[in-house]
Amino acid sequence: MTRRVYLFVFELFWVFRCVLCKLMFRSQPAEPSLSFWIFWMRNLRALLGIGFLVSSRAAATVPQTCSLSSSANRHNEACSGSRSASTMAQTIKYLGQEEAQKVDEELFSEYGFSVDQLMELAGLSCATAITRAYPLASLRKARPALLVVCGPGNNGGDGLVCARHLRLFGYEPTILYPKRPNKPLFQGLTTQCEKMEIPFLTEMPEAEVIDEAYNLVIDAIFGFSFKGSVREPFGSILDQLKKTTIPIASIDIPSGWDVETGSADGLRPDTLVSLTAPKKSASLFRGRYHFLGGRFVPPGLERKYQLNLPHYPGTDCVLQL
Ligand SMILES: NC(=O)C1=CN([C@@H]2O[C@H](COP(=O)(O)OP(=O)(O)OC[C@H]3O[C@@H](n4cnc5c(N)ncnc54)[C@H](O)[C@@H]3O)[C@@H](O)[C@H]2O)[C@@H](O)CC1
Ligand SMILES: [K+]
Repeated sequence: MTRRVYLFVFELFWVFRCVLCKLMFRSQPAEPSLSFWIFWMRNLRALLGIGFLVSSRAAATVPQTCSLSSSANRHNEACSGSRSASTMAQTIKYLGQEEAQKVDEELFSEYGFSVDQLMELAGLSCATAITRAYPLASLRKARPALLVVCGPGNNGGDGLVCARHLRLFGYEPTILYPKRPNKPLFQGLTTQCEKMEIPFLTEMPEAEVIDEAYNLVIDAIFGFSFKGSVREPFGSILDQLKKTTIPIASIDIPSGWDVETGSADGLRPDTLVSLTAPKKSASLFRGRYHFLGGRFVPPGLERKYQLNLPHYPGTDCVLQL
Protein backbone atom coordinates (compact mmCIF):
# COMPACT_ATOMS: atom_id res chain seq x y z
CA MET A 1 0.00 0.00 0.00
CA THR A 2 2.81 2.42 0.99
CA ARG A 3 4.48 1.59 -2.30
CA ARG A 4 1.29 2.48 -4.19
CA VAL A 5 1.00 5.85 -2.43
CA TYR A 6 4.63 6.52 -3.26
CA LEU A 7 3.97 5.64 -6.89
CA PHE A 8 0.89 7.86 -6.96
CA VAL A 9 2.85 10.87 -5.61
CA PHE A 10 5.64 10.11 -8.07
CA GLU A 11 3.21 9.97 -11.00
CA LEU A 12 1.56 13.22 -9.88
CA PHE A 13 4.97 14.79 -9.91
CA TRP A 14 5.42 13.58 -13.50
CA VAL A 15 2.10 15.07 -14.56
CA PHE A 16 3.02 18.37 -12.96
CA ARG A 17 6.46 18.28 -14.59
CA CYS A 18 4.91 17.42 -17.96
CA VAL A 19 2.47 20.31 -17.78
CA LEU A 20 5.40 22.63 -17.18
CA CYS A 21 7.24 21.02 -20.09
CA LYS A 22 4.21 21.52 -22.30
CA LEU A 23 4.14 25.22 -21.52
CA MET A 24 7.78 25.36 -22.49
CA PHE A 25 7.14 23.43 -25.70
CA ARG A 26 4.70 26.06 -26.92
CA SER A 27 7.64 28.38 -27.41
CA GLN A 28 9.65 25.70 -29.25
CA PRO A 29 9.68 25.26 -33.06
CA ALA A 30 6.94 22.86 -34.41
CA GLU A 31 9.41 20.10 -35.53
CA PRO A 32 8.83 17.08 -33.19
CA SER A 33 12.06 16.28 -31.37
CA LEU A 34 13.12 13.27 -29.28
CA SER A 35 12.26 15.21 -26.13
CA PHE A 36 8.73 15.77 -27.56
CA TRP A 37 8.14 12.01 -27.79
CA ILE A 38 9.67 11.42 -24.34
CA PHE A 39 7.32 14.06 -23.01
CA TRP A 40 4.24 12.32 -24.41
CA MET A 41 5.37 8.83 -23.38
CA ARG A 42 5.89 10.06 -19.84
CA ASN A 43 2.61 11.93 -19.86
CA LEU A 44 0.80 8.75 -20.95
CA ARG A 45 2.65 6.66 -18.40
CA ALA A 46 1.64 9.09 -15.66
CA LEU A 47 -2.03 8.93 -16.63
CA LEU A 48 -1.99 5.14 -16.89
CA GLY A 49 -0.28 4.97 -13.52
CA ILE A 50 -3.13 6.84 -11.89
CA GLY A 51 -5.70 4.76 -13.76
CA PHE A 52 -4.02 1.58 -12.57
CA LEU A 53 -4.05 2.76 -8.99
CA VAL A 54 -7.77 3.62 -9.16
CA SER A 55 -8.76 0.40 -10.96
CA SER A 56 -6.81 -1.83 -8.59
CA ARG A 57 -8.70 -0.24 -5.72
CA ALA A 58 -12.00 -0.86 -7.45
CA ALA A 59 -10.97 -4.47 -7.96
CA ALA A 60 -10.31 -4.80 -4.26
CA THR A 61 -13.81 -3.59 -3.36
CA VAL A 62 -15.77 -5.29 -6.18
CA PRO A 63 -13.95 -8.59 -6.56
CA GLN A 64 -16.23 -10.21 -9.17
CA THR A 65 -16.45 -7.28 -11.59
CA CYS A 66 -14.44 -7.38 -14.82
CA SER A 67 -15.28 -4.00 -16.35
CA LEU A 68 -13.90 -3.03 -19.73
CA SER A 69 -12.12 0.18 -18.74
CA SER A 70 -9.43 1.06 -21.23
CA SER A 71 -6.84 1.60 -18.53
CA ALA A 72 -7.48 -1.80 -17.00
CA ASN A 73 -6.18 -4.27 -19.53
CA ARG A 74 -3.89 -5.83 -17.01
CA HIS A 75 -6.73 -6.01 -14.53
CA ASN A 76 -8.95 -7.64 -17.16
CA GLU A 77 -6.37 -10.28 -17.92
CA ALA A 78 -5.98 -11.08 -14.26
CA CYS A 79 -9.74 -11.12 -13.82
CA SER A 80 -10.46 -13.35 -16.80
CA GLY A 81 -7.63 -15.64 -15.79
CA SER A 82 -9.10 -16.21 -12.35
CA ARG A 83 -12.59 -16.62 -13.81
CA SER A 84 -11.56 -19.24 -16.34
CA ALA A 85 -9.62 -21.06 -13.67
CA SER A 86 -12.68 -21.15 -11.43
CA THR A 87 -15.09 -22.18 -14.21
CA MET A 88 -12.73 -24.79 -15.56
CA ALA A 89 -12.91 -26.50 -12.19
CA GLN A 90 -16.72 -26.71 -12.54
CA THR A 91 -18.43 -28.31 -15.48
CA ILE A 92 -20.76 -26.56 -17.87
CA LYS A 93 -24.40 -27.42 -17.28
CA TYR A 94 -26.41 -29.33 -19.90
CA LEU A 95 -30.02 -28.14 -19.75
CA GLY A 96 -33.19 -30.21 -19.84
CA GLN A 97 -35.99 -29.08 -22.17
CA GLU A 98 -38.09 -27.41 -19.49
CA GLU A 99 -35.11 -25.63 -18.00
CA ALA A 100 -33.99 -24.36 -21.43
CA GLN A 101 -37.48 -22.95 -22.00
CA LYS A 102 -37.48 -21.29 -18.56
CA VAL A 103 -34.10 -19.64 -19.22
CA ASP A 104 -35.48 -18.46 -22.57
CA GLU A 105 -38.64 -16.99 -20.99
CA GLU A 106 -36.67 -15.24 -18.25
CA LEU A 107 -34.36 -13.59 -20.75
CA PHE A 108 -37.42 -11.86 -22.16
CA SER A 109 -39.60 -11.35 -19.08
CA GLU A 110 -37.04 -10.59 -16.34
CA TYR A 111 -34.07 -9.33 -18.28
CA GLY A 112 -35.82 -7.20 -20.88
CA PHE A 113 -34.40 -8.72 -24.05
CA SER A 114 -36.41 -8.94 -27.25
CA VAL A 115 -36.53 -12.04 -29.47
CA ASP A 116 -35.02 -10.39 -32.51
CA GLN A 117 -32.13 -9.08 -30.40
CA LEU A 118 -31.14 -12.53 -29.14
CA MET A 119 -31.85 -14.14 -32.49
CA GLU A 120 -29.40 -11.76 -34.13
CA LEU A 121 -26.69 -12.67 -31.61
CA ALA A 122 -27.50 -16.38 -31.87
CA GLY A 123 -27.42 -16.33 -35.67
CA LEU A 124 -24.16 -14.39 -35.71
CA SER A 125 -22.62 -16.95 -33.32
CA CYS A 126 -23.66 -19.75 -35.66
CA ALA A 127 -22.26 -18.02 -38.74
CA THR A 128 -19.00 -17.36 -36.88
CA ALA A 129 -18.76 -20.99 -35.74
CA ILE A 130 -19.28 -22.15 -39.33
CA THR A 131 -16.51 -19.91 -40.62
CA ARG A 132 -14.22 -21.45 -37.98
CA ALA A 133 -15.09 -25.07 -38.77
CA TYR A 134 -15.37 -24.64 -42.57
CA PRO A 135 -13.21 -21.70 -43.68
CA LEU A 136 -13.79 -20.59 -47.28
CA ALA A 137 -10.36 -21.90 -48.30
CA SER A 138 -11.19 -25.40 -47.02
CA LEU A 139 -14.35 -25.90 -49.11
CA ARG A 140 -14.11 -28.62 -51.75
CA LYS A 141 -16.45 -27.23 -54.37
CA ALA A 142 -15.54 -24.35 -56.63
CA ARG A 143 -18.44 -22.23 -55.34
CA PRO A 144 -18.81 -21.72 -51.55
CA ALA A 145 -22.43 -22.92 -51.74
CA LEU A 146 -24.30 -23.86 -48.53
CA LEU A 147 -27.86 -25.05 -47.97
CA VAL A 148 -29.70 -23.60 -44.96
CA VAL A 149 -32.87 -25.47 -43.98
CA CYS A 150 -35.12 -23.40 -41.72
CA GLY A 151 -37.97 -24.65 -39.54
CA PRO A 152 -41.18 -22.97 -38.36
CA GLY A 153 -39.98 -21.57 -34.99
CA ASN A 154 -37.16 -19.47 -33.59
CA ASN A 155 -34.56 -22.07 -34.55
CA GLY A 156 -35.56 -21.35 -38.15
CA GLY A 157 -35.16 -17.61 -37.40
CA ASP A 158 -31.60 -18.27 -36.19
CA GLY A 159 -31.01 -20.02 -39.52
CA LEU A 160 -32.16 -16.96 -41.49
CA VAL A 161 -29.89 -14.65 -39.49
CA CYS A 162 -27.01 -17.12 -39.87
CA ALA A 163 -27.53 -17.25 -43.66
CA ARG A 164 -27.48 -13.45 -43.89
CA HIS A 165 -24.18 -13.23 -41.99
CA LEU A 166 -22.64 -16.06 -43.98
CA ARG A 167 -23.49 -14.20 -47.17
CA LEU A 168 -21.62 -11.19 -45.79
CA PHE A 169 -18.70 -13.47 -44.87
CA GLY A 170 -18.32 -14.54 -48.53
CA TYR A 171 -20.34 -17.81 -48.61
CA GLU A 172 -23.20 -18.47 -51.01
CA PRO A 173 -26.14 -19.72 -48.94
CA THR A 174 -29.40 -20.96 -50.40
CA ILE A 175 -32.42 -21.25 -48.08
CA LEU A 176 -35.23 -23.76 -47.86
CA TYR A 177 -38.03 -22.30 -45.70
CA PRO A 178 -41.15 -24.39 -46.24
CA LYS A 179 -43.30 -23.23 -43.26
CA ARG A 180 -43.10 -19.51 -42.71
CA PRO A 181 -44.76 -18.04 -39.62
CA ASN A 182 -47.09 -15.15 -40.32
CA LYS A 183 -45.25 -12.78 -37.96
CA PRO A 184 -43.43 -9.50 -38.75
CA LEU A 185 -40.17 -10.80 -37.23
CA PHE A 186 -39.89 -13.73 -39.65
CA GLN A 187 -41.24 -11.76 -42.60
CA GLY A 188 -38.56 -9.13 -41.95
CA LEU A 189 -35.80 -11.73 -41.72
CA THR A 190 -37.00 -13.30 -44.97
CA THR A 191 -37.03 -9.93 -46.75
CA GLN A 192 -33.51 -9.19 -45.46
CA CYS A 193 -32.25 -12.48 -46.93
CA GLU A 194 -34.01 -11.83 -50.26
CA LYS A 195 -32.48 -8.36 -50.41
CA MET A 196 -29.08 -9.93 -49.71
CA GLU A 197 -29.70 -11.88 -52.94
CA ILE A 198 -29.91 -15.21 -51.15
CA PRO A 199 -32.01 -17.62 -53.25
CA PHE A 200 -34.93 -19.54 -51.70
CA LEU A 201 -35.79 -23.06 -52.87
CA THR A 202 -39.40 -24.07 -53.30
CA GLU A 203 -38.82 -27.72 -52.45
CA MET A 204 -36.27 -29.99 -50.79
CA PRO A 205 -33.77 -31.42 -53.30
CA GLU A 206 -32.87 -35.13 -53.29
CA ALA A 207 -29.86 -36.12 -51.16
CA GLU A 208 -27.65 -36.74 -54.24
CA VAL A 209 -28.42 -33.27 -55.62
CA ILE A 210 -27.53 -31.72 -52.26
CA ASP A 211 -24.23 -33.62 -52.15
CA GLU A 212 -23.45 -32.44 -55.66
CA ALA A 213 -24.39 -28.77 -55.26
CA TYR A 214 -23.41 -27.79 -51.73
CA ASN A 215 -20.44 -27.96 -49.36
CA LEU A 216 -22.48 -28.01 -46.16
CA VAL A 217 -26.05 -28.13 -44.85
CA ILE A 218 -27.06 -25.87 -41.97
CA ASP A 219 -29.82 -27.49 -39.98
CA ALA A 220 -32.06 -24.81 -38.43
CA ILE A 221 -35.24 -26.87 -38.41
CA PHE A 222 -36.02 -27.53 -34.73
CA GLY A 223 -34.52 -26.29 -31.47
CA PHE A 224 -35.37 -26.86 -27.82
CA SER A 225 -39.17 -26.78 -28.31
CA PHE A 226 -39.25 -29.87 -30.54
CA LYS A 227 -41.54 -32.63 -29.21
CA GLY A 228 -43.00 -35.93 -30.37
CA SER A 229 -42.59 -37.54 -33.76
CA VAL A 230 -41.70 -35.33 -36.72
CA ARG A 231 -44.63 -33.97 -38.74
CA GLU A 232 -44.58 -33.25 -42.48
CA PRO A 233 -43.05 -31.69 -44.46
CA PHE A 234 -40.13 -32.00 -42.05
CA GLY A 235 -40.23 -35.82 -41.89
CA SER A 236 -39.37 -36.07 -45.61
CA ILE A 237 -36.81 -33.26 -45.34
CA LEU A 238 -35.01 -35.01 -42.48
CA ASP A 239 -35.08 -38.30 -44.43
CA GLN A 240 -33.17 -36.62 -47.27
CA LEU A 241 -30.74 -34.97 -44.87
CA LYS A 242 -29.97 -38.35 -43.27
CA LYS A 243 -28.96 -39.67 -46.70
CA THR A 244 -26.57 -36.81 -47.53
CA THR A 245 -22.83 -37.31 -47.19
CA ILE A 246 -21.69 -33.67 -46.96
CA PRO A 247 -21.28 -32.27 -43.42
CA ILE A 248 -24.30 -30.99 -41.49
CA ALA A 249 -24.03 -28.17 -38.96
CA SER A 250 -26.93 -28.15 -36.50
CA ILE A 251 -28.10 -25.05 -34.67
CA ASP A 252 -28.80 -25.67 -30.97
CA ILE A 253 -30.12 -29.27 -31.36
CA PRO A 254 -29.71 -31.80 -34.18
CA SER A 255 -33.22 -31.59 -35.65
CA GLY A 256 -35.45 -34.52 -34.91
CA TRP A 257 -33.47 -35.42 -31.77
CA ASP A 258 -35.29 -35.53 -28.47
CA VAL A 259 -33.93 -32.46 -26.63
CA GLU A 260 -32.81 -34.63 -23.72
CA THR A 261 -32.29 -38.16 -25.01
CA GLY A 262 -31.21 -37.61 -28.63
CA SER A 263 -32.07 -40.11 -31.36
CA ALA A 264 -30.57 -43.48 -32.21
CA ASP A 265 -31.33 -43.22 -35.94
CA GLY A 266 -31.47 -39.44 -36.36
CA LEU A 267 -29.16 -36.90 -38.00
CA ARG A 268 -25.43 -37.25 -37.37
CA PRO A 269 -24.19 -33.67 -37.62
CA ASP A 270 -20.53 -32.86 -38.00
CA THR A 271 -20.98 -29.59 -36.06
CA LEU A 272 -23.28 -28.56 -33.25
CA VAL A 273 -23.63 -24.94 -32.12
CA SER A 274 -25.26 -24.98 -28.68
CA LEU A 275 -26.91 -21.66 -27.86
CA THR A 276 -26.90 -20.09 -24.38
CA ALA A 277 -25.96 -23.47 -22.83
CA PRO A 278 -25.83 -27.02 -24.27
CA LYS A 279 -28.97 -29.13 -23.94
CA LYS A 280 -28.83 -32.61 -22.42
CA SER A 281 -28.81 -34.38 -25.80
CA ALA A 282 -25.57 -32.55 -26.68
CA SER A 283 -23.72 -35.08 -24.52
CA LEU A 284 -24.56 -37.64 -27.26
CA PHE A 285 -23.12 -35.47 -30.04
CA ARG A 286 -20.25 -37.31 -31.76
CA GLY A 287 -19.37 -34.87 -34.54
CA ARG A 288 -16.07 -33.03 -34.86
CA TYR A 289 -17.00 -29.54 -33.69
CA HIS A 290 -19.09 -28.54 -30.71
CA PHE A 291 -19.36 -24.78 -30.21
CA LEU A 292 -21.07 -22.69 -27.59
CA GLY A 293 -22.66 -19.47 -28.86
CA GLY A 294 -25.14 -16.86 -27.70
CA ARG A 295 -22.87 -14.78 -25.50
CA PHE A 296 -25.66 -12.78 -23.92
CA VAL A 297 -26.39 -14.48 -20.60
CA PRO A 298 -26.56 -11.96 -17.72
CA PRO A 299 -24.60 -13.01 -14.62
CA GLY A 300 -27.72 -13.22 -12.42
CA LEU A 301 -29.34 -15.71 -14.79
CA GLU A 302 -26.13 -17.72 -15.04
CA ARG A 303 -25.96 -17.92 -11.23
CA LYS A 304 -29.66 -18.80 -10.80
CA TYR A 305 -29.45 -21.78 -13.17
CA GLN A 306 -25.84 -22.63 -12.22
CA LEU A 307 -24.90 -22.69 -15.88
CA ASN A 308 -21.14 -22.59 -15.18
CA LEU A 309 -20.52 -21.15 -18.61
CA PRO A 310 -16.92 -21.17 -19.77
CA HIS A 311 -15.11 -17.94 -20.45
CA TYR A 312 -15.36 -16.68 -24.04
CA PRO A 313 -11.96 -15.39 -25.11
CA GLY A 314 -11.66 -11.65 -25.81
CA THR A 315 -14.55 -10.33 -27.83
CA ASP A 316 -15.42 -13.71 -29.41
CA CYS A 317 -19.12 -14.59 -29.70
CA VAL A 318 -18.40 -18.31 -29.99
CA LEU A 319 -16.27 -20.86 -28.16
CA GLN A 320 -15.28 -24.37 -29.21
CA LEU A 321 -16.04 -26.80 -26.39
N1 LIG B 1 -33.05 -18.36 -25.23
C1 LIG B 1 -32.28 -18.80 -26.14
O1 LIG B 1 -31.38 -19.48 -25.81
C2 LIG B 1 -32.50 -18.43 -27.54
C3 LIG B 1 -33.07 -19.34 -28.41
N2 LIG B 1 -33.13 -19.14 -29.71
C4 LIG B 1 -33.57 -20.22 -30.61
O2 LIG B 1 -34.90 -20.55 -30.36
C5 LIG B 1 -35.03 -21.97 -30.39
C6 LIG B 1 -36.29 -22.38 -29.74
O3 LIG B 1 -37.29 -21.79 -30.51
P1 LIG B 1 -38.82 -22.16 -30.40
O4 LIG B 1 -39.24 -22.24 -29.00
O5 LIG B 1 -39.56 -21.26 -31.32
O6 LIG B 1 -38.93 -23.63 -30.94
P2 LIG B 1 -38.28 -24.45 -32.13
O7 LIG B 1 -37.66 -23.58 -33.11
O8 LIG B 1 -37.48 -25.50 -31.47
O9 LIG B 1 -39.53 -25.14 -32.80
C7 LIG B 1 -40.86 -24.80 -32.58
C8 LIG B 1 -41.63 -25.05 -33.85
O10 LIG B 1 -41.50 -26.40 -34.24
C9 LIG B 1 -42.76 -27.01 -34.34
N3 LIG B 1 -42.67 -28.40 -33.89
C10 LIG B 1 -42.41 -28.85 -32.64
N4 LIG B 1 -42.38 -30.19 -32.60
C11 LIG B 1 -42.64 -30.60 -33.86
C12 LIG B 1 -42.77 -31.87 -34.47
N5 LIG B 1 -42.66 -32.99 -33.76
N6 LIG B 1 -43.01 -31.93 -35.80
C13 LIG B 1 -43.13 -30.83 -36.54
N7 LIG B 1 -43.07 -29.58 -36.02
C14 LIG B 1 -42.81 -29.48 -34.69
C15 LIG B 1 -43.68 -26.20 -33.48
O11 LIG B 1 -45.00 -26.28 -33.94
C16 LIG B 1 -43.11 -24.79 -33.66
O12 LIG B 1 -43.61 -24.21 -34.84
C17 LIG B 1 -33.74 -22.42 -29.75
O13 LIG B 1 -33.47 -23.77 -29.96
C18 LIG B 1 -32.76 -21.50 -30.40
O14 LIG B 1 -32.37 -22.01 -31.64
C19 LIG B 1 -32.60 -17.91 -30.31
O15 LIG B 1 -33.40 -17.49 -31.37
C20 LIG B 1 -32.52 -16.77 -29.37
C21 LIG B 1 -32.07 -17.12 -27.98
K1 LIG C 1 -31.55 -27.48 -35.34
